[in-house]
Amino acid sequence: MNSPFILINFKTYREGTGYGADRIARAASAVMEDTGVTIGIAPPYTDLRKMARHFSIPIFAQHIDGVGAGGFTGHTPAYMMKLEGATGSLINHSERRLTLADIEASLTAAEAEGLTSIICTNNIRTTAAAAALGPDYVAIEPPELIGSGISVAQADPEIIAGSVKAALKQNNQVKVLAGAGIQSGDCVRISLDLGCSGVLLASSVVKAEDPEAVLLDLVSKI
Ligand SMILES: O=C(CO)COP(=O)(O)O
Repeated sequence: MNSPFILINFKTYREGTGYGADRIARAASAVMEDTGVTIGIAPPYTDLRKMARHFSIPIFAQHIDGVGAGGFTGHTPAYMMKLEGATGSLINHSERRLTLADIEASLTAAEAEGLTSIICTNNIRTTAAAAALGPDYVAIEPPELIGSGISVAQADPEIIAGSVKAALKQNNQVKVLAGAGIQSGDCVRISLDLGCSGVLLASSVVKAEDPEAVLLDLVSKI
């Protein structure tokens, strides 16, 4: 994935499903085309295939399980997400926490399918542990700031800087994303200046009246 990378997680917001998902993906696609900044989306599974068919932007699953084909009722194997058109996956989002063994299994499954992997973490120590597993990205998102409207870049730049340092100490290939409350070009600029390769965000774009305007602001200081 080219840096900087902006990834929009639709979660299960109503604004990010069905027609809403189309609307955000269209905005992401237009801003990526106009500015050259890589903008990916993580839609709900139910919209993933449609998004992958219609938009030439990176498409991420919000979670994958480290199981294969077979008797795994209710699971979302990496191979299925790949078949649906995903190019990558979040793993261990704060709203979809996994055990260490599960994180490793999901990462192995992502690697086997050639999916770009992003392990989400909640503090500097877990960022170091996640980086040691060898994913493509780690994404530091302090849970208390997620969905709060308060930007990690402004409220807690130390956790971003500390995570970048800890991650690179474990693995000098890993890239770091900052997330939680990211909402403006300033947030993106601060994250990049602290050593990140991009940002992971949700509500500021998904719940926006005009997602394209927010995206244009987000890329404005790159
Ligand atoms: O959890 C997040 C992205 O995965 C962050 O969510 P917000 O951007 O809504 O704080």
